[in-house]
Amino acid sequence: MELAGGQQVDPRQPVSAASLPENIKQRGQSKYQRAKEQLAREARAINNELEQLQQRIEEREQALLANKEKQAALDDEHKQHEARLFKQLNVHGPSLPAASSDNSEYDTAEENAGQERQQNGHAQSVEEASSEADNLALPPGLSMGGPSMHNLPDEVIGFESDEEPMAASEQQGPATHELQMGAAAGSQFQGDRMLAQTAASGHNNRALEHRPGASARQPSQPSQSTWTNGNAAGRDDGWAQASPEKGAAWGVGGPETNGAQQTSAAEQSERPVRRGPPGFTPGQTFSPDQKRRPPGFTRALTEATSERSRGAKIDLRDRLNRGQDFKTDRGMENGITQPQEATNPFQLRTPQQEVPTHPMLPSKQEVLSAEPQSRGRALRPDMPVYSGPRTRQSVTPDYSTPPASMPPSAARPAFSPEFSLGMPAAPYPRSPLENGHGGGNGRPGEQMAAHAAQGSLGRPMETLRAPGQFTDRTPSSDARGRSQDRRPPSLPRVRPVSSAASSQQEDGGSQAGFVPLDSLQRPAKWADDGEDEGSPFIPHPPIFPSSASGSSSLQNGHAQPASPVKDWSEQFPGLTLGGHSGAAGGRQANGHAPPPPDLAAAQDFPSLAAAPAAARGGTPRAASPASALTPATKASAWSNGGGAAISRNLLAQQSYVSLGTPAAATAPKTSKPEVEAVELQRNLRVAGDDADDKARKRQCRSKVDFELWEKVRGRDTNTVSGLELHTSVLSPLEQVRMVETIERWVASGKRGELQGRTFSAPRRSMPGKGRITCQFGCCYNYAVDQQGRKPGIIAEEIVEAMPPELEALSDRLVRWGIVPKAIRPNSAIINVYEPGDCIPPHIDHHDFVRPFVTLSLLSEQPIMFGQRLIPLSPGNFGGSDYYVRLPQGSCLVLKGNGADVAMHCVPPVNQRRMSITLRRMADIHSQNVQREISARQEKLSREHDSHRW
Ligand SMILES: O=C(O)CCC(=O)C(=O)O
Ligand SMILES: [Fe+2]
Repeated sequence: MELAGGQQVDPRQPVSAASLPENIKQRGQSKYQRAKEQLAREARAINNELEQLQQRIEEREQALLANKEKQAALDDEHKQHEARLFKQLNVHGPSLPAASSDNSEYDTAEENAGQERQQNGHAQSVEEASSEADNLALPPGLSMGGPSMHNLPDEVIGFESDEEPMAASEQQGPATHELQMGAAAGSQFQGDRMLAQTAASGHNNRALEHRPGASARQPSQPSQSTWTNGNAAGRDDGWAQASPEKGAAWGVGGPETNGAQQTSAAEQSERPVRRGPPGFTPGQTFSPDQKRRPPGFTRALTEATSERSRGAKIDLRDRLNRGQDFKTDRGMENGITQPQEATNPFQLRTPQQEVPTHPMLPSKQEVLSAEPQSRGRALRPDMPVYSGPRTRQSVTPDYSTPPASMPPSAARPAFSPEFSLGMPAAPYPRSPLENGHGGGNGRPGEQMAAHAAQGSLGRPMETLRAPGQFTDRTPSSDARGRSQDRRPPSLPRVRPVSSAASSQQEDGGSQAGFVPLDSLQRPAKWADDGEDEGSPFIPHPPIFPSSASGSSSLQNGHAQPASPVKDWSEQFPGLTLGGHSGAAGGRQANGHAPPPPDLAAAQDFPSLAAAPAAARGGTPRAASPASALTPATKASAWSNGGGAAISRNLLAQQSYVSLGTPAAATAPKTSKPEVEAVELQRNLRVAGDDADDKARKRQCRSKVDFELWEKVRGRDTNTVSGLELHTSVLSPLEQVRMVETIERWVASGKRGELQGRTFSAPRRSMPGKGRITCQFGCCYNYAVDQQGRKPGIIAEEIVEAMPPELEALSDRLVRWGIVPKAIRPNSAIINVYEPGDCIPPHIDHHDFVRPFVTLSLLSEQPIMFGQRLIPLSPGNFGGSDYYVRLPQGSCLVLKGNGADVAMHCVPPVNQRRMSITLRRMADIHSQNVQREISARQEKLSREHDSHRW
């Protein structure tokens, strides 16, 4: 071989450098030099980059510290402000009332455990319930030593029925976090916002069904997911930092591990808890370090389960035991504990999971300054990003600052029980209108309600609605690369109400899938439930025909009603007898401010009025003359002085006894009172909010075309068929009023004034556990109780009767054709969810007939449906990615598959929420309850007679 210089070399022999020609040597050297320089440059660049990174880390850490300090300062300021306010009002601050501030009083457990505790003063420990729930975090088929879902007790699974859940449907992979929902978490001005949102929702019809896309979230984009979830609350929301060390204690290594890693009761009680944002309802605490599965666990689990359900032979335990699977992709090796990966997109938004636990995670500041990678624009950091086109003119209220006239803490307490506990009679009128003023008095409640009435408040429509949320196939969902439509292609894609839906656009209701309520076709058996014929008012018996509670304002010597509302006492003897409804109506109609909460509560529940005054701390009321009372009402007079429990119990159930009895018979059939006036009497309507009932009904929009296609016993089935969502069932003002009413009930319950098992509250808050409940009309046993009684209606247990507000609401549902007349609800459960509270997956017990309904108040939250919902960990539910969003003031009707095939659950809410579940007992149970009441009444009657003689 000849080199360039003509030199001959043998290519098989090594060439020495010295023997190379000079020019080649030089070329080689300069090439080497250039490479060396290049490398040096790169090294310098890398160093620079490193330095910059280092610097950014430091900056972030400093920003974090600064934020913390700022937060602390804000907290202080807030507290001072609050203290000033309370001082001004001369009431106790939120931390004072013992019942509310003492967390131990509200230990969390399943509802029944809570109830039992209240009843018996002792109960199964919270920790037991907790560890049971922890065990069930594994789906059926995966044995980790703990019980599988199938053999867990009902109370743990959350089934209300004894039914065996159906075969597992295909599991979904981890869902994306594209969910766009307008809910701001953990604000200092939560109350303001609650009120605003309550008020705002009324007549809006929104997209309510949501099926988030299912592509896996990139672990490397925590800020993106936080951002798009509308919940960048992070550090600025008043939550203290969580301590990360105790997290990730989930046992996945088999029976021993599972058992061993259950945190002991002692440990649990010692856990640091962090309190909510300033002003957060006392009694509500969050434990930051709930046992968590290792990050990635859920995904590994769902993937494995899914593969297995497709027939692959997979040893799930083995798969999950390979800890690597779910450790590596979450940055654990860096010591960064990220929020738990959740199948449920809402999960990331719960307070427990939002707080990054490492300074290297993006702070809220950074999230704020980040460019949202969606087409939409976040109105504020903790509001959702809307990624669709703007279809409506939007109002963009800034919730971050209260209106100038509203002190930050002023509006909130008006809705918190602790506030109403100590609130003097009339600092804040209940509504702008009820006391005869037109609002504008400067009081927050008034102002907000007045705004609400004008429709001037509310989150912009587009933040609540993403395009195509109602349809299974949308451009946006398709673009996400994973079909959301699980129907087989062969199935027809016809929407039953599409034509109605499009026509409805003309009158401003632009929400696909919504139709005016009137246009809904009812099944034939409902057809004769005409509203005229079905008008409930004539034959309606006196509600709470008891005692002097209903003497109301008239007895108090107030002037005659200023409002045009008539005194219906002639038509309704029950009202003059002191019925609850008379009291409520009187309050409004007389144009006076409402009574102080304790008296108001006494008016709500005759048992309270009947209790000895000393026990209530109130003034004794004059009993109605016994001669004027029907047999059913005598009891109230008897018990007025004695306050015997049995009397009180009896009293509250008299509405059962009196159903269809004397008052109904004597009510004149000719002079039908106006629906509106009766609703006002029963405290459902707010004085001044007197729109014609029919007009109101026309504003109600309905969606009935819910679809979720799942395999049920091998067949493609729409497991949510039968669901209906009706919006604007309660007007904004009515929502405000109803929330106040519920607050009053809850306050009474906390004071121990509601009889029997009416009220139950969790004693400590844990994710996935507990919420306050009030039961009326019948006692529903959520779980096997201490006496070993199964879930279902327990006739012998006492609860308060249906209050008139709920009676009136039930009547409205019948009148508007939302429930058939024959199924008019006669029992209710009020659920009060604090942030983080949830209701686990269940199917409502068949002691209640279908349809049954649930009305939503205070915040819009999703309810999850699926044939096979599973609790993955406390407060974390998987098995479906199908949600229906429940706007405030709306009523969800559950029947058909939607009630009986699909399970439902409300994942941990990110804002306070209340719901009213109205159900009709199956006849046999109504009869049992009636019989029980009659028996008690007879007993009382005998006792009374023996006393007299
Ligand atoms: O809070 C809700 O809307 C649902 C309540 C519920 O499912 C129930 O009470 O059975
Ligand atoms: Fe339910």
